[in-house]
Amino acid sequence: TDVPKIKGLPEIPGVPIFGNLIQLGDRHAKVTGEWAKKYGPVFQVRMGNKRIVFANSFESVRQLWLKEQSALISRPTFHTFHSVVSSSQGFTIGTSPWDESCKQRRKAAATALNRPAVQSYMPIIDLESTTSICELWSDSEGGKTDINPIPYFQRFALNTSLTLNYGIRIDGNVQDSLLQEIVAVERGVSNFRSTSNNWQDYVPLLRIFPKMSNEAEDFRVRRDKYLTYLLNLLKKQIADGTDKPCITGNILKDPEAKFNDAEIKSLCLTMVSAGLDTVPGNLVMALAYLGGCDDGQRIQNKAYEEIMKVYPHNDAWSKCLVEEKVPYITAFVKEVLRYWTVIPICLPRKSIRDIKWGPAVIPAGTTFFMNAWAADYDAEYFHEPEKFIPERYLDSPESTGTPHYGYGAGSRMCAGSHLANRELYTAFIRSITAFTIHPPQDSTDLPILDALECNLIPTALTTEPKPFKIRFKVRDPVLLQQWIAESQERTKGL
Ligand code: HEM
Repeated sequence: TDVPKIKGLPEIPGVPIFGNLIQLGDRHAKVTGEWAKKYGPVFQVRMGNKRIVFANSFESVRQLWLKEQSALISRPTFHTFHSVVSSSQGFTIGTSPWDESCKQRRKAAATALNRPAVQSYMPIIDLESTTSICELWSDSEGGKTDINPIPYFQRFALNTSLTLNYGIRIDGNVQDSLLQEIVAVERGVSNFRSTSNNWQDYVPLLRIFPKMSNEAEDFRVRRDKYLTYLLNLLKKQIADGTDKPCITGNILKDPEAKFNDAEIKSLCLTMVSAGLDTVPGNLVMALAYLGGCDDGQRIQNKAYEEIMKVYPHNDAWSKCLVEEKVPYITAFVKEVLRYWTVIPICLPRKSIRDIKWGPAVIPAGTTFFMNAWAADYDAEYFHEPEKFIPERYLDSPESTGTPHYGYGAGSRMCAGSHLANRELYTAFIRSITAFTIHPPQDSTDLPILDALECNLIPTALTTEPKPFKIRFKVRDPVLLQQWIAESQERTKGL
């Protein structure tokens, strides 16, 4: 293995060459969560020739990812993602090992995504949530047609990111070919990034079978095409003086900017891909819960009541852009992020210094995996973790400190969490005030709600909800029409 056996740290017995890969199968979060009951929350496994330290409880993640955050600041590299998929566009920030370039890129992204910056992006969220809800309303045909909400919220997330980054949005409907191409390719690439999907990353001998590498190469070529198209379009707009303010435009126009071409591409890639699966995954599973089970009806009623308490004059639709004043919806967002932990095995880390763990010294250069799903379902920390209870974030001990590990934790925690929180909050306020959400007419369309079982590809990096349908019935068509018209008026210059 890359790192020799770590003395004093429980090790899961495995087999030669593959180590524990076969036992882990396609259910890494579930299997390691089970092992933790027998071996304790932190243990070492062998995945082919890599030794990995897994943390599985809320407290152990806090100890390692937060208390040791300066030691756990780097990311490992993997053959498929780093050598094949990323060979032409560079790595995203989330897949870059820690060095001066990564530090500068993370700093630029963090500045562009900090609280005040995100507040200035609210017009984009206004436009995109209105567009998606409007189309969803029209396609629902007055509540007669059941809807799969996934594409509407993929467009919401993608257009928000594209406008922020390039000042460009996809104008078409949810069938738009560029939208579908980006969604399909980023989804494919995300599978090559997964720590549980690519045995050739761990067992080099498997690289002699070209299938995976060919597929990865195909996605790389398709990705290059739209990234080059978007960047060139922005450059042309800058040359013509028709560009809109955006993150990459600011960098390209700044004579002091310290980024080279590869770094600019890395920033663009990060912005396009980071929110594309994660934001819709959370949004869509929350809607699935609201419409797809009895408890969802209770939560919708409660959420609507709480919104109306704060906004009795029907102005939640516009007020949610400037303030976050409905504590129940803020708590609901946190519970959604915990319950569906859409990156169940968080993005991997690599230590840059030795870390002491009980009697063990885990050497610098070791790869660490956080089982964020298991930590977020840790019964020693969360009361009834398998239940969806937004109230846990209102008035219980769970409401203080780190709420969940949906965004990871520590030095490389999600840099887009403010933006994502605002996207989720706005979309929920608007969906809940616009519609009541119901089960589908055909029970075979009912969503699967379990956080792991709902995933179409169990080995994917990010949860991809299995397709389902629910019914959206408008609460008050006149009011909704008015809100939409006001939003369209506010955002017509965008
Ligand atoms: C609900 C939506 C989102 C979820 C659940 C999510 C989750 C995550 C997670 C788990 C990580 C790894 C953190 C770690 O290693 O501790 C991460 C990293 C990152 N995320 Fe997000 N994310 C979301 C949305 C976004 C958005 C919208 C953006 C920006 C447009 C973004 C930008 C980033 C960046 C730049 C990193 C890499 C940080 C680094 O490696 O230093 N994320 N995200």
